[in-house]
Amino acid sequence: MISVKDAVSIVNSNIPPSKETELPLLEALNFCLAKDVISEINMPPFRQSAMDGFALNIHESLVYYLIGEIKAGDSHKIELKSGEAIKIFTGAAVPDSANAVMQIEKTVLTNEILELKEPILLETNIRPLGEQIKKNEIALSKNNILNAAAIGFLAGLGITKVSVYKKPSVGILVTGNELVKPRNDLEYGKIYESNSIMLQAALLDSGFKNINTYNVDDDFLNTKNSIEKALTENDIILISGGISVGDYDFVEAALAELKVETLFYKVNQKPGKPLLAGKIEDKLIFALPGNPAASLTCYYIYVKPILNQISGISNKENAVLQKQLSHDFAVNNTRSQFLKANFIDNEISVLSHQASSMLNTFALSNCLIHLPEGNYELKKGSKVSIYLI
Ligand SMILES: Nc1nc2c(c(=O)[nH]1)N[C@H]1C(S)=C(S)[C@@H](COP(=O)(O)OP(=O)(O)OC[C@H]3O[C@@H](n4cnc5c(N)ncnc54)[C@H](O)[C@@H]3O)O[C@H]1N2
Ligand code: MOO
Repeated sequence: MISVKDAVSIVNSNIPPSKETELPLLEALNFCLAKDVISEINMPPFRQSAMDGFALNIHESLVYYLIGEIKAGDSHKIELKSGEAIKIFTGAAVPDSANAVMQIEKTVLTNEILELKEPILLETNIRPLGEQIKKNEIALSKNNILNAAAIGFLAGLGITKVSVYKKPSVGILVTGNELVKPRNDLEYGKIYESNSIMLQAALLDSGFKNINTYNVDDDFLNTKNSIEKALTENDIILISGGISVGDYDFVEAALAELKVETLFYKVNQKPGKPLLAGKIEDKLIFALPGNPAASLTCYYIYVKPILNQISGISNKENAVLQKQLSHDFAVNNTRSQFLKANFIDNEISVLSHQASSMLNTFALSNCLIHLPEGNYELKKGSKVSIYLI
């Protein structure tokens, strides 16, 4: 059995290479840029009025002569002589000969005579050409994640496609004779299958949408054939259940028969002890324990960071934080523990129902505490390592 630290570092040194792809801009939401994006235009592309008002060719007097109007989108060019003004609207192109825009509230217009209520400085209310970004500058650099603002920014530069890192496809293979699909009656001895939908939800929540699911009975050949199929159809495989030492746990043997290299099997952690990580060519396989809380914990600690890294996304948000406990807590375990907990008002509270079969308090938690194994007492205020989830 290896330590959590060693297990994480083994997985980290076996990350499959990232691949690039070009996507239409909207489809690239939440993807990570694989190349710098260069702006092909100045933004704004012309000197732009920031106010509804009057563009002026400034002279010494506060009185100007009005010669016309420019609306947003108008492309005709007008020449203003010194002392002339033109009505202008927010977003409209300011004539080259105008050197300030006075907002409408600070003027009085009588027929064609415009009087400013106060003097105005040069370039007031004019957005300079290329103020936000200039032609041929980097708009967004490689490794930035495209959020809604980034999509809007690039769209504003006329960009319709971007090079991003591919997000891996994930196969979820669920094992167990006891599992029944929702909407069916529960016979004695059966339970509703919930790991596949839970893992799909976790993947979707982390931005991984390319998911295939497979169900197998506790049968060696079935397990082997389904893993083989899942390997041809996905980049990463998550297997739920069948990885412990029971007579009907066939996952380890099936992986061995498929020549999957075992990176590690069994980790000194609770929940999730029987976790297995394997590799074949550039595909990673995680055999997650069937107990639902164990499966999800292993997803957050091992799988999600790897999926992010393959997708070019750094795991800053997955970093371990040190936070104080809001209460005393007694530790009594031979395995290091991941505990369902809540991080509220900068303090951590351990939740009840920690068993690896239970999701009821996991559903309410926003972090996992990682505690070293041993018998010891943590006092209120003690610092503990947490992973935000
Ligand atoms: N003799 C030993 N027995 C067990 C050990 C051990 O070291 N020696 N380890 C225990 C630990 S720890 C864990 S964790 C489990 C892991 O077992 P498996 O990964 O083989 O999982 P299963 O036996 O298939 O299922 C465990 C548990 O979870 C329920 N389950 C499974 N799949 C689903 C699903 N898709 N949706 C909802 N619930 C699921 C299943 O019914 C079982 O109750 O092994 C211990 N045993
Ligand atoms: O490792 Mo298991 O997840 O404790 O029940």
